[in-house]
Amino acid sequence: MENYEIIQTIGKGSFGQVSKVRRKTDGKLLVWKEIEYGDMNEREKQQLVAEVNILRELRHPNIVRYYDRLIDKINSKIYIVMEYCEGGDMSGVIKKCKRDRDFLPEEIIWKIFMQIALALHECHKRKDGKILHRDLKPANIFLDSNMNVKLGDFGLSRMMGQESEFAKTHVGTPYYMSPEQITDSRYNEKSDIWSLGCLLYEFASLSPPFEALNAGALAVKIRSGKVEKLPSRYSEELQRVVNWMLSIDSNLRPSVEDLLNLPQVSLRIREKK
Ligand SMILES: CN(C)CCCNS(=O)(=O)c1cccc(Nc2nc(OCC3CCCCC3)c3[nH]cnc3n2)c1
Repeated sequence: MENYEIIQTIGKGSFGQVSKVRRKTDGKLLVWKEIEYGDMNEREKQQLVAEVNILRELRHPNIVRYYDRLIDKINSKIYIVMEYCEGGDMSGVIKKCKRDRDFLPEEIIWKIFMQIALALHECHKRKDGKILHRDLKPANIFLDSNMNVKLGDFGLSRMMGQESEFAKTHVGTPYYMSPEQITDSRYNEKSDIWSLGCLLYEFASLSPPFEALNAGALAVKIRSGKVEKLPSRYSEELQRVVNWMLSIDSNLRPSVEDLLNLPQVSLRIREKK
């Protein structure tokens, strides 16, 4: 820990304190996320080690970069040091748009969508076992200083999956839960696609596709398959892609490759180069 200086605490993640830190060697601004492993059983500890090792391998311009891990045995805490994203997260951007009654331009939405799809592709295409995000939501999408989008908290969300007791500390309504997760809590890469559909819908409508006062009512709406149309300012293509990803039957949903091959996405990927 002596190699870093804590600048400020920026919040409480789903698994612990998140602080902005400065690396003493070069003054680089970073973030560390603190995980308390004191009351974890052997299996959970194994899983945490496995997740952190996955994080270390993920190297992609649209995935929050993992830098280091520090273990504080005395307080049974592990600190995951990651890239600091100056622009904060997309839930902040959406709140601001709502407050200013200002929709995101369609061009921006496609650019953000393309980058998240590229990040997901990096994870789904991995040979030895796909990494499923399991927790795609605006608060997990970060922006760096030049409007690059970074997918955050990869892998660790499996640690916080519904099955482990850590999930109970999970606050908030699972707006982005897919139909298959509700019925038989099966999670596969098509569930990430469902969540990506909810994300795209929310970037355009500034509200999630399914809202309810409690998880039960939410489950009914999610399984109803009824989705409000996007604001008319957005194109038919955008509406079609959202509807495609929000197919109740996960087999009917696009794969990440299908999404990357969409004309609106593939032309922007070529532009990027
Ligand atoms: C939900 N949001 C609206 C909360 C406010 C968002 N603003 S903020 O937190 O102060 C803020 C302002 C500017 C830049 C950054 N950069 C940043 N934040 C991370 O996590 C945020 C944290 C996650 C857990 C819950 C609390 C917030 C990162 N994780 C990896 N790299 C990160 N870079 C954050």
